[in-house]
Amino acid sequence: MVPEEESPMDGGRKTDGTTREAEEMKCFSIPGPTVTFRNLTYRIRESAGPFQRKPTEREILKNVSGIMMPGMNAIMGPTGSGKTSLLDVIAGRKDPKGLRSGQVMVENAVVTSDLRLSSAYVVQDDILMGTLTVRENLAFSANLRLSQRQYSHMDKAAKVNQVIQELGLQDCADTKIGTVFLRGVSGGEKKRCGIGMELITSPALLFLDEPTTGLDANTANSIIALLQKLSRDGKTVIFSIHQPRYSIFRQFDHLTLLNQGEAIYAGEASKAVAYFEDLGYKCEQFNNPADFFMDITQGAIGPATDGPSLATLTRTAEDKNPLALQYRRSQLYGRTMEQLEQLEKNPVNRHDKARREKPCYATPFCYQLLLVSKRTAKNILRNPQTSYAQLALNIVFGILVGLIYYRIPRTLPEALQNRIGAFFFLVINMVFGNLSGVELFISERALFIHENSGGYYRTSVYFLSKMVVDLIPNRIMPVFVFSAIPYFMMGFKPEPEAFFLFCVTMSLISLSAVSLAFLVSASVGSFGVANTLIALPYVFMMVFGGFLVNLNSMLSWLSWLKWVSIFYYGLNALTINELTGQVFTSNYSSITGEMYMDQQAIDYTTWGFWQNEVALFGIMCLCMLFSYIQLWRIKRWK
Ligand SMILES: Nc1ncnc2c1ncn2[C@@H]1O[C@H](COP(=O)(O)OP(=O)(O)OP(=O)(O)O)[C@@H](O)[C@H]1O
Repeated sequence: MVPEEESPMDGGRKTDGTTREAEEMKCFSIPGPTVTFRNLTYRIRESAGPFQRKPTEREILKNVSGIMMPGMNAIMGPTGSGKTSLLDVIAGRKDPKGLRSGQVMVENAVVTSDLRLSSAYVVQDDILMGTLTVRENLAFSANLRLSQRQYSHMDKAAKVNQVIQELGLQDCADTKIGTVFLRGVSGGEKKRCGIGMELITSPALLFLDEPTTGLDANTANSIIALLQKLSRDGKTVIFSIHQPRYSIFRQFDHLTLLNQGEAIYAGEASKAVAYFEDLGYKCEQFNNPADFFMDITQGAIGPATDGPSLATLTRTAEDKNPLALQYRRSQLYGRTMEQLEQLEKNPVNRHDKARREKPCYATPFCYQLLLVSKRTAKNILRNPQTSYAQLALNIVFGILVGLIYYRIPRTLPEALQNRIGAFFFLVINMVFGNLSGVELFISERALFIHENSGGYYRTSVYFLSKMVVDLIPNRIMPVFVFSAIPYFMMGFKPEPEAFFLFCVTMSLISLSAVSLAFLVSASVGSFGVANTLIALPYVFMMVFGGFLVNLNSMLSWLSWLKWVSIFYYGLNALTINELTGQVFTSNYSSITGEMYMDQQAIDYTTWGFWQNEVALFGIMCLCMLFSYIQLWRIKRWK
């Protein structure tokens, strides 16, 4: 038995002297919760276009009520009937703003978004890290979602092996999931791995959105058989399903049938055919009940003329959804409502204390950061195209700039013209070379939302791991390569201090440009929009950098834009670093670097130089901070 103070969601808690098998038995013996919902009405807002002032509202769930107990609870209905929406509302994953009436309760406690941390949800599209193997993905879930205090590394590895065995994934355990560039496991194996990611925590309450969609009959059967096994161990399994074959349908305990967002049946699955036959519909011998229900909802078959309830149906034919009205008038509905009232009146049961405790992450911040960073690094190493492209781009451009401005002379006018031109070229390359930064949060957006909502890790952990693991190999290391090649080819100041400050400036230009790209990446969900949004500020910054137009002669109300230009600070810092202390000569005269900078109103004092670096650093910090805020604000609701 489970000690009273233990949370039912703490499946698998270790006690001294128990064997692993006994421990698993114990975790499976934890009964799943009863989920109740009453009069759920959910509306979505639909904007009809830019010229329509008020968005229209559409009801996608209308007064849906039900009781789902431990066992196999199926939600069925034709496409667009609201199956996924009902599942999401019950699982606390749908935006609560749309819920116009009703509430969902799990063991008498009102469901909030916290349910996401204490239940498991298998999404319809398999969201997995494609460059990792099945085992590595499962281990990632186990390591982050099983408490370190209760599970040793060995226990977690054993748990992963157990899930692999249970899901029949032995043959592909060490095969990568696959990406667009890499052929990986099959669709069925991917789906089973997705389910395994959730089963790792031995959840007492499991939600699945269309777990058999896109699978062949045998794989679908084996997945449903697995869910049935879990439900027989006492778990509450709730899933949406479209039109299952009979061998699958007969494994359902409870069926909620939806049509146009309304329940037309909610009760024992085995009694559903009889219910509709009572209404006068005839299910042919050997017909699959699931097909029979679909035919009824889509009007492919009508009630027989001698059906006992025909009179009622005819009376309600004016109603848009007579089957729903019929169901609300049925004894079955009355009994469900009575049962709901009874359950809601019941005193708090023994699990409530633990369930009402606010669920939290299973692992501490630093451990999460280590694991997520490791995975990000592994992903980069196994999918190194971006890093190679970044490095290659820097080497090619480095050599190109070096060749174009090879050994810049100290004689005027080339000395100044070529130096300033080279700085502009270098800054352009540093800024526009970071356009690929917009990909960072967009490419993994679905994965981040899924894992973050599922309680794998904190938003800050994901953000920091991305910053550390992306910035060092992709943004900082290539800068040093890019800085070293042209610096010596062009014959800039040979002093080590000047070279060091040149590298620092180039790094800061690159980092501030990439952090702006990260901000855009965290703010929008599509590459197209992101590319447009990032190109705009980059081009504006270039114009206000001081090279293409003399900022002193510009309209004063416009020239302030230089203060937010990475080009402005970058060009100034590079110019001060290179020209200070230099003398350039022509046939008849000579000019010092300082004279040129005075002419350009560039402050070449020590602070004058460092204020440019501080400004670049400030732009970087601000953009990073805003990208974190944007990442944190990403809508997790479905
Ligand atoms: N967030 C949303 N924004 C706009 N429309 C939505 C949203 N969520 C659901 N809908 C709409 O609600 C209706 C029901 O959608 P839902 O996905 O629940 O249906 P379903 O029965 O699961 O369909 P399918 O079997 O095709 O997946 C659809 O018309 C869908 O477009």
